Amino acid sequence: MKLAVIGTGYVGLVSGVCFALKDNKVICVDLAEEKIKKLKQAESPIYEPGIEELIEQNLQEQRLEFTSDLEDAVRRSDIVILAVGTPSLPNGEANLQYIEQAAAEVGAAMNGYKIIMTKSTVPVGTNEKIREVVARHTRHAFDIVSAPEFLREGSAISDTLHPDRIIIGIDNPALRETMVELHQDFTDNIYVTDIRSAEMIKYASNAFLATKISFINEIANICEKVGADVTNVAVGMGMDKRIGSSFLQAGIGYGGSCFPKDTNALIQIAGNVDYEFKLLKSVVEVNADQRYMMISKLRESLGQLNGIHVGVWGLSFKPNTDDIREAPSLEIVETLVKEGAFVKVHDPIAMDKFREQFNHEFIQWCSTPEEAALGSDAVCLLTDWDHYKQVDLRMLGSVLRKPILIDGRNVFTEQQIAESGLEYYSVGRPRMSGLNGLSPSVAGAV
Ligand SMILES: NC(=O)C1=CN([C@@H]2O[C@H](COP(=O)(O)OP(=O)(O)OC[C@H]3O[C@@H](n4cnc5c(N)ncnc54)[C@H](O)[C@@H]3O)[C@@H](O)[C@H]2O)C=CC1
Ligand SMILES: O=C(O)[C@H]1O[C@H](OP(=O)(O)OP(=O)(O)OC[C@H]2O[C@@H](n3ccc(=O)[nH]c3=O)[C@H](O)[C@@H]2O)[C@H](O)[C@@H](O)[C@@H]1O
Repeated sequence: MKLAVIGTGYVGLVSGVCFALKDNKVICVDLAEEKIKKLKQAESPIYEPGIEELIEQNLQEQRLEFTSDLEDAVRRSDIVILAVGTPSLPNGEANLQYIEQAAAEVGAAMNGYKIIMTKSTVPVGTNEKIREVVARHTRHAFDIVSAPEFLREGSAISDTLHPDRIIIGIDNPALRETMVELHQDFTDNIYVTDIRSAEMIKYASNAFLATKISFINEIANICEKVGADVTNVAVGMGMDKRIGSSFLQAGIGYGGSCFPKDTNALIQIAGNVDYEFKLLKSVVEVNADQRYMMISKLRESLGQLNGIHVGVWGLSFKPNTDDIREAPSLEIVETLVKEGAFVKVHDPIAMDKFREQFNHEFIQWCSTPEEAALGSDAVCLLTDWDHYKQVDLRMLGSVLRKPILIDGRNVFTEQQIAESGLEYYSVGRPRMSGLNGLSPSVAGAV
């Protein structure tokens, strides 16, 4: 099939590349000329493992094009995919300015019947607005489809090629066959429903996953007070198939461009129809508090923050991405420097993006985790990159001024800590100290 993808960000680029791999002719469009220039050279403007190889392969096999000429791309396509951003407005509602603008441009460019498929995350009822906007700009016939995206950054390609399910919202039954044909190369698990339900499935799914994270974080906070270990609790809970083991990793809370934005948008969607989504409001509140746990643990271990030196490991909101949108690191590093701490940061990929958004004379940019630790009073791990799991903790103790490791993602094992000589603070696990020795863990399936 011939596809135009409007918006070549995390979603548009990955979708475009994966549709091209499945033998569709894809034209990816973006108004950012510098992105298009890079992409034409098979250079990705985002860090996503494996993406550049696939762009190159698709370009060579002439299934994929990049352009900033939206009109030409729309005219040469049968299906137009909207994948532009829907960021938060100050009140939490989704900002629909970009999607409405894109819809208007698509309408004005149309030269015949098109299917317009929305992949951006949009509040319930938005596809009806998109229909109105397109209709105002064209006299040609068209159909609207809601096809929300569920990929995760860092594993976006495999999530797209092997999704758990694909959701398609339509109001014209005649579209079912084309939509199934387009998507069945990825999975047979395709659920076709009405447009409003498809739009709601996206928000409900993200809100549910965010709820699981805030739930386990609250359990972690209680575990600390009652002497249980949240990592063991999560394993035991996850063995129940009704609960499932994913998204039960306690830590400093969720970040990223989606959970924070989409939970707030759903609260607003509910509020607009006079429904107070109390549970989701608490999920957001718990998440906001959770990142400050890092600061309280530093205070607990060092007394005061003014004048201390802190090594920070990890800036991106999760591993395997350069994305720092709503990353806990932003608030944590900013609080540290405001309190007068000197911060030595390291991230394998996201340092440039972080520096563009937040820079300060008290921040030192380090090229290795060891450099960030050297001479620091404590190290705080904020992102669970594999790089940090591989650091020799015995060496860490020898380069730190005080042997304190605060692990915001619970990545280290009891064994590693026992051998490390470090004073170890984590999220929802008993305080451990390699100096005093540990009693051996009894946890494990029989
Ligand atoms: N990032 C993620 O992991 C996921 C994002 N989503 C949703 O997908 C949507 C897109 O998200 P991202 O890809 O992260 O956004 P992004 O900000 O990375 O990319 C959006 C792109 O659209 C371009 N754009 C904006 N208006 C345009 C126009 N009129 N014509 C051409 N290009 C235009 C921008 O220049 C930008 O490159 C959002 O609604 C988001 O909630 C859904 C699932 C996963
Ligand atoms: O709508 C979106 O944009 C996407 O949002 C999330 O994907 P993403 O934000 O890329 O990454 P996740 O792996 O979900 O992680 C989100 C945040 O939750 C945190 N997290 C995740 C899992 C967990 O158990 N604990 C936890 O704290 C991560 O550290 C990260 O900060 C969803 O998982 C995707 O299905 C969805 O498409």
